[in-house]
Amino acid sequence: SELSYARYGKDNVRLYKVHRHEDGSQSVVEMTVRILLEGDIETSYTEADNSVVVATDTQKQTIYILAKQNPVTPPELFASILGNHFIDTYSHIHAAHVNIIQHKWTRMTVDGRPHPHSFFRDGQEKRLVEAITRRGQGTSIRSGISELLVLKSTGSAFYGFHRDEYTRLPEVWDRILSTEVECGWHWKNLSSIAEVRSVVPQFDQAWEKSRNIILETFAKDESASVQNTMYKMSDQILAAVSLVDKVDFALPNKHYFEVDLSWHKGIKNTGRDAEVYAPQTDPNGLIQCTVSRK
Ligand SMILES: O=c1[nH]c(=O)c2nn[nH]c2[nH]1
Repeated sequence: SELSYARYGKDNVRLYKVHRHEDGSQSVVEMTVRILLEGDIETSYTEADNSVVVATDTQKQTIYILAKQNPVTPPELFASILGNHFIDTYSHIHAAHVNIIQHKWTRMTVDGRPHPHSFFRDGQEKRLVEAITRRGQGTSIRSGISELLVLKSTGSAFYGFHRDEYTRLPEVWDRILSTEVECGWHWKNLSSIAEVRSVVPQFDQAWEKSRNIILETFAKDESASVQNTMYKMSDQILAAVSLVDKVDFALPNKHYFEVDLSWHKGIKNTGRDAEVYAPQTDPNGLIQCTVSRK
């Protein structure tokens, strides 16, 4: 036998950091971090040679130390700081894969004003970062959004699709559209931590612009299909963020089925008369794309 793939580290490292501001208000960040390392680590698998193992606990301790010593936002910066630390500290480690999931803590509005230190979890939406730092090659970053659940009650159609003897789905000109957005935008390779730092102002801007483009396009587009709407989102994100070279989407089509009630006293609840629907947990459509800059 031979080892064809080896990557190890600590997953699900939960991290919270508070910032205490001059004016007495406080800000909080909560994230879940995954580190996976690659390098000259084969002998730890093949020969029980633990001398090459930077223990996963060491990796966890390192996350907390670097979180104390450095900013943890934007998450793209913190992921790059972590990745570069492992490359710079351990000569036998050649690549560090750092994934960060940032959770939502939205500041409460109390008595009409932002509360100085109280927050709530307004949804399961996550902000994502996947950063790969390779020795001598800089850092490749995919930023993203996941679990952003959206629904529109009209403004979506699906007709003109291929029909044959296997096709039962009726064409529809007015349907509910719901999906849980998983989207990523890939930054051009950043050659050093210095270049990452020079891009720092653009990470939050890109997240804000991408999120707004997704929500506004979802709402405004007279959608002919999930495929076409997600392409329009991707095209706009590429136009809005110059340092991004490709955008990917994976959108489940979360179906809502009409409930035919005509058996009960002839109730009309289909087509234009449909008001009561049965939301479907599964199966769901799944539409994926990657759109690249020409
Ligand atoms: O937007 C849609 N795209 C599809 O590919 C599809 N297939 N069934 N319904 C669908 N809706």
